[in-house]
Amino acid sequence: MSVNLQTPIDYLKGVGPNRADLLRKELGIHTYQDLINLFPNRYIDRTQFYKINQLQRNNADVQVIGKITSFKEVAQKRGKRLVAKFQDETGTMELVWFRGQKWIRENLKLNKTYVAFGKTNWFSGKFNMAHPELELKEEHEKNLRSAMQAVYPSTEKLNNKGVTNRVISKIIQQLFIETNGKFNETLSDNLRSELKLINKQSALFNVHFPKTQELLSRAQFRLKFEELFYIQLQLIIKNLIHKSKIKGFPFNQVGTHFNSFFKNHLPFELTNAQKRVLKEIRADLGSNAQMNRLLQGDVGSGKTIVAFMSILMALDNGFQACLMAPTEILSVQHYNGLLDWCNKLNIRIKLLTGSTKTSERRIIHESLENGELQILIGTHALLEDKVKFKNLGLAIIDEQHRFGVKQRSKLWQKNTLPPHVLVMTATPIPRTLAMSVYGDLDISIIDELPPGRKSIKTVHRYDKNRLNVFKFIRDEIDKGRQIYIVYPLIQENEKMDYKDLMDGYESISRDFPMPKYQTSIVHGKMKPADKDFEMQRFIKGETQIMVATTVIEVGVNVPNASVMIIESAERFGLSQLHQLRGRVGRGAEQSYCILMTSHKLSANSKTRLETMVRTNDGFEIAEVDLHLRGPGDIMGTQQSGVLNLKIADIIKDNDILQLARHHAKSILKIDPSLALPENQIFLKTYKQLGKYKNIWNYIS
Ligand SMILES: Nc1ncnc2c1ncn2[C@@H]1O[C@H](COP(=O)(O)OP(=O)(O)OP(=O)(O)O)[C@@H](O)[C@H]1O
Repeated sequence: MSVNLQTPIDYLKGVGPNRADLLRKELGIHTYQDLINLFPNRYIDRTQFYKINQLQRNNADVQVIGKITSFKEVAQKRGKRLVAKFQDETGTMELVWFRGQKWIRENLKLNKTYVAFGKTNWFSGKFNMAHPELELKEEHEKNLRSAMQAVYPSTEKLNNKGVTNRVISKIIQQLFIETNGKFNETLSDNLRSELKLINKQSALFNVHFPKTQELLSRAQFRLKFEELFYIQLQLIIKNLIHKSKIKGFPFNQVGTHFNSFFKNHLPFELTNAQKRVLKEIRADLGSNAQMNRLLQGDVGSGKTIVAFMSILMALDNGFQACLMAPTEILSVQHYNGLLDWCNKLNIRIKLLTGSTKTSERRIIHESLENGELQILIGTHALLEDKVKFKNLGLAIIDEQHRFGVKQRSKLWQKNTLPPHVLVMTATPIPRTLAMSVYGDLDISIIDELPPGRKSIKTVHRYDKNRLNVFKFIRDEIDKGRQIYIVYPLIQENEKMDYKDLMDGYESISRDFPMPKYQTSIVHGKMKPADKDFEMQRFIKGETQIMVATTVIEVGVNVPNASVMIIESAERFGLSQLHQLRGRVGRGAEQSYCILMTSHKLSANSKTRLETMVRTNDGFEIAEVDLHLRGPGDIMGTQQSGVLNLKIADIIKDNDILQLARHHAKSILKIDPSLALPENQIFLKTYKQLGKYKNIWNYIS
């Protein structure tokens, strides 16, 4: 009889109510299934022992055989602790407990031979091991089921509560006994034989009790593949359902606006990447399904014209379009950029932001509802209930990181059918992450910069080089260029940052005096109208220096600006630095980015600055960022559910992810509803989707 894996953990022999509570609370293990899917995060070779005189100060896990010869209680400022002398024939070390002393005293025997296992520390001229795992030597030999012992995540904190790694290992062993090691297969025979994957039973056994390194690797591969495969299957099915269920407006015509723009007004030859992406968008818009596409393009790669030409497709089919940007500055910039083209084509376009006057607002609302207004650009003011379109066919959203999914869906509700949606981002998301998090969106990538761009020269300079930096600024201004100087502005320390910015502004104004030099300043505390005024002065070239906070981070386009100076650069994240640098290098001139720091740098800051100096490639930078910060931080908490991986590692297992995606795709291509007999196994597993947060809760 097979054991139901949904059985509460309390029923497993050796668990008991107290341990069950701890397992539930501390490790989230409620059922047999949760326990079997608690995957080790590393393995230790338990056939190797150290003599005390062989120990090294590298804080690694070791096993030592010896005897406890005495105990003593030490009460010091750092707290009470129990210290045991542990001795072998080569020397003595200490075993230390800060908690659970009573239990230790009652249960450990003096002068018996133990195997002590744990991390060694070098302290006061001696080695010690805090909260070691101790096992009588004869027990150790009996219990040794595998030369490589699994170490389970976060069990350290439970050590002194009686749930050691060994206990976990024992109860998992018990689970194998009670279930006879029989677990349902979750991948089809076809797929397994094609990829030479070991079966589920063997994988589970060998991941917990590896017989050999080779079997462990195969077990890990199979389980990682399975985890990623089901995530991909889930995302691709979501995408397919979306496409079949959610109809979109078909844009079949390539009409006058598009053709006229293409033939008469195109300001430059499109890059191949821009052409390819436009084709992808056109194919989406022409199909019956609603487009849901993410357009990724590095800073300055030319997303705006792609957005505009997509808007023209909507207009040519009798629909309205909107473009929503995260800040007022950006909306204004988009508006100004598109206005020129719209005027040439006789297209009606308006801007709606928080600072649009009521009278103007009324006109916009009216003309939008009666269909006169064809394009609306703006901030999230577009989401207000009063904003009603006659027939919104395409919604473009710039910089999706700043808008929540909920906000986006508000745009949908403004129509009978949802509009086509194009989300643009200049923060390249590493391909791996995009695939696992946005696998349900279609993705287009502009991976080519417009021709003639010189790559930006980036350097790192310390405060003491400031005079040279200022001289350099003067030379650049003399050549007719413009300069950005950016200060950090972080919420927690707003006052200090504000002071830094103002001090910086004053000193710049002193070193670059009027009337020869004109300096603008833009920061988040200014009124939108003032910000816009200052921005416009800089855009028009009336000021040569722009002192600003990160409000200028995204999208600002002033091609004549050729130097970006980032103050306290160590305080910025990598993608933010890259975004800021992307404000220069947008014209034909050689551009520069100078990263200024004054403090001693942490290793992490150093890596960030070195990466910036080394490369201009946004995707490469995004990968480094992913390594430094981890996926959760990059994507925010919203998507972290998807990234709640138990065995695969989104960074290291990129190859397995690609493989999993490839197979999930090809299976669904032939059999989208998983109806074929050989795919029943996937369907059965997939049907439980949605019920659980974690993929392993339904792979059983
Ligand atoms: N194919 C092209 N050839 C020459 N110049 C181009 C081309 N495409 C765009 N540009 C110019 O490159 C600059 C950057 O384009 P755009 O503002 O669209 O970039 P972006 O992708 O929106 O970047 P960001 O996200 O940094 O704002 C603009 O000045 C634009 O006119």
